Amino acid sequence: MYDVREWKHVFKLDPDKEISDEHLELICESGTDAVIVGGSDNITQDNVLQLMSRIRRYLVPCVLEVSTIESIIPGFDLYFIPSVINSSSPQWILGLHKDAVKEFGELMDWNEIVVEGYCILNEDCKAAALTAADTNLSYEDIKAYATVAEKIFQLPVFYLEYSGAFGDLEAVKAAKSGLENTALFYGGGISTKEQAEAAGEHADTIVVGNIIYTNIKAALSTVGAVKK
Ligand SMILES: CC(C)=CCC/C(C)=C/CC/C(C)=C/CC/C(C)=C/CC/C(C)=C/CC/C(C)=C/CC/C(C)=C/COP(=O)(O)OP(=O)(O)O
Ligand SMILES: O=P(O)(O)OC[C@@H](O)CO
Ligand SMILES: [Mg+2]
Repeated sequence: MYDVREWKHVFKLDPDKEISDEHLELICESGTDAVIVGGSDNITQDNVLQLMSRIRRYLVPCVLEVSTIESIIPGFDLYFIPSVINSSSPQWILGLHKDAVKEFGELMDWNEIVVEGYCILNEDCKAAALTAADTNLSYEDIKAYATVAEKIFQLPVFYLEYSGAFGDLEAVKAAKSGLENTALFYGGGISTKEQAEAAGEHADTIVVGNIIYTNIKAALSTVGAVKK
């Protein structure tokens, strides 16, 4: 079984975006700890299956980050389930999860499920708008949310999400200071090895997404920045 707390670097591939076989091979053979399949727009069973079967040519662990019930398919090593703990609507904290368990409860292998306590901080990103996230948080709030995720809800992952923009490193530090055992994931706007290194100083795992599609060389340089 995989221990996500050992992961320092992951790439996130979006099933709604095109990637050539050549670039996909570079990503999967880069030395990253895992490849996550996930996104927020037009995620369908078809495009998830297509991407999963292409990634499956390689040995890298392959994870589905579930964003809609309709796009869940079998065949991944792990399933990451976001719960947006700073959402102002219970639907995104546990409502859709209840619906999914009603539908898939019998089929679920709980050993494959990893719940991520998402704290979305970039007010301009799609996920913040979708989930009505309260992004106006002080460092004390962020630290407290991290501790709630670990000590009250006992979540294995606390995910500081700045999707699309490089975030505030003081916020990453604040989150880390509220955690003992839960892994801190940081994702958002990492597009250079320096940013990867800086985020990786405080986060246990960095997540690199969009830059894969605009500058593959820069994307690949983030792996060595945190895996030495
Ligand atoms: C048959 C079989 C294999 C069964 C498996 C069983 C299984 C895995 C069951 C699932 C159980 C379960 C509890 C599912 C949860 C269902 C669900 C829909 C939960 C809600 C998830 C959620 C809170 C979504 C909100 C959006 C969000 C936080 C998405 C995370 C990813 C994200 C932020 C991506 C960024 O997207 P991107 O497109 O890159 O955005 P940018 O434009 O900003 O770049
Ligand atoms: O796409 P970027 O901005 O790299 O963010 C990565 C990830 O946190 C998105 O969910
Ligand atoms: Mg993206």
